[in-house]
Amino acid sequence: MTTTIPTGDHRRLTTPFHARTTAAEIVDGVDLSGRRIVVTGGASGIGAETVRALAAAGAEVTIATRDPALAEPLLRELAAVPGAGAVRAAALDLADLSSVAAFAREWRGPLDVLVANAGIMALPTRRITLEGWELQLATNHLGHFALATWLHGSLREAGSARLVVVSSGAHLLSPFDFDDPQFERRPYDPWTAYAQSKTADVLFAVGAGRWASDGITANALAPGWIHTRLSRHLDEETMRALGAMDDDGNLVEPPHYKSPAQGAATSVLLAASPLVAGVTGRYFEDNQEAAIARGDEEMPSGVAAYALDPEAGDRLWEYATAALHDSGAGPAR
Ligand SMILES: NC(=O)c1ccc[n+]([C@@H]2O[C@H](COP(=O)([O-])OP(=O)(O)OC[C@H]3O[C@@H](n4cnc5c(N)ncnc54)[C@H](O)[C@@H]3O)[C@@H](O)[C@H]2O)c1
Repeated sequence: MTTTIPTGDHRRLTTPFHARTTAAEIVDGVDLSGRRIVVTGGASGIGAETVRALAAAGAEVTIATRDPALAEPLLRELAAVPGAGAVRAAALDLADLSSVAAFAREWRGPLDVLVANAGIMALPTRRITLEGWELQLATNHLGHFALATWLHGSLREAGSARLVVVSSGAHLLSPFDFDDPQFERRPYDPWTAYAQSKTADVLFAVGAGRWASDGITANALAPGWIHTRLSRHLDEETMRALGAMDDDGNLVEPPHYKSPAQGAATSVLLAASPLVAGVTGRYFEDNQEAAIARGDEEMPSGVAAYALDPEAGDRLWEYATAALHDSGAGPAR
């Protein structure tokens, strides 16, 4: 049975894992053969580590990536892993709805897990898609919303599918601004745009509670801090302020940073662990369900109550549905 949990006023779900558990350790002993999984942005960073662990446990994985050629080394690597499931790459540009529609149109049969992992962070200037959507919101949320919506039939067909949404602790920096989500009236701010899109990621998992009757569960997560290409838009001053770069411009790893394999663990937990079967509408970090953020921690952690608000989840769902409708795009099967 699945349940939607409103604002964290339930007993938090705990697991035997810890912040440094790797993605492979999460699925140690779990047989995923026969499971069909899509990982967006699966050719690099946290996504690639998510693919490695899920495929090694036997799952059939599709790496959804803008440039499938970039996934070639990972495909070759996994083809040589004994017992790994079949892995392929398919083109998907989340900021281009015709590409999302084509991906959904070409998908055949059930889909057991969709890991909405791809993302961009802190674009210095406001950029928009063909639909006029601000690029971080388009990539991090609206593109994934379109993908999940257009694959809903395949998720339902799987019987007990999981939607896993990779959010960020940065969601604590901003609620979703329903009055001006596209920064048309307020000044554009790179971090506010990122934070809002990551709040949208959590609200997406909350709003997806409506799919529980189809056996579909949805949860969001923060992977932690990991050196990846995500920080490519940050200048050196910001990197130094984050403690992630020394005075000579070399990357450094502060103690709270994780390896990519550790960063992918919570995605893999939510995608594949039997420990979270039937759990929906919640937010995890460090392989545990997060507490509501108090806001006075030195290192921000936990989940904002506004991100778990079921009314906001419904409102965002309506907003995204209308945005998609107005775009006129769709897979036209
Ligand atoms: N690295 C961190 O410290 C950190 C912290 C919190 C959250 N996250 C989240 O983790 C997720 C993965 O990021 P990462 O750190 O592995 O960075 P990354 O840059 O290595 O991976 C992001 C992936 O998304 C893909 N992508 C970007 N735009 C796309 C588009 N329009 N269509 C399809 N794919 C697109 C990129 O090609 C890349 O493969 C992101 O959602 C990010 O917000 C990362």
